[in-house]
Amino acid sequence: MKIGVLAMQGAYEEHINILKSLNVDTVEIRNKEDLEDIDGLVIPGGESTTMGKLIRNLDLYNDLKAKIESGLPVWGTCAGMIILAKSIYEDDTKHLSTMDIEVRRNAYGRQLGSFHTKSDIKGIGDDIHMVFIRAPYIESVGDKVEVLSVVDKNIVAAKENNMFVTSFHPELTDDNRVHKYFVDMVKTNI
Ligand SMILES: NC(=O)CC[C@H](N)C(=O)O
Repeated sequence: MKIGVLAMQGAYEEHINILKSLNVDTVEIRNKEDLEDIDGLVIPGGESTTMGKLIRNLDLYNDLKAKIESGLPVWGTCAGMIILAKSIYEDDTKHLSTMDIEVRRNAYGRQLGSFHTKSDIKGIGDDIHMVFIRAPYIESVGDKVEVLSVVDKNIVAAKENNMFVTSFHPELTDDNRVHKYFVDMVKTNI
């Protein structure tokens, strides 16, 4: 089993380190060839506008979208969630646009928008350490989307078939339960 981590920008090394600690083979995705034999993909946090441009400029857009649409398990954290969303609140920008959610960027404010808390995620556990950094949250979800976590009335984790998203950054904590959950998602899909 091999999990690719989109490695253009943002917090990708932290994901790789946690996946390695779980004995998972990883590959840094920087071009089309890197996508060839992956069983799962992480799209990390960072800055979604920049990441979206890099995906197109490095000619990864079509292959990434096709793989996700044909069932590749994918996990988007923070900016990664924005990259997967079909709709961005009050913004016409479209990135991979595969998951039926509307997200609000910088939803907690730009300057003071970073905080952490502990809350539960359905199917994963209770008291999970959640770090939010200029994070988005999910405004609304389509019929096929399962809401997995709500913090202060805002949706911060969800799943639609092979697509899993979190507003927060589990790779910046010592709690590896969310990574284990995604690894299981990938395993059951092989
Ligand atoms: N930590 C993050 O990934 C922040 C996301 C960033 N605010 C964006 O809109 O792209």
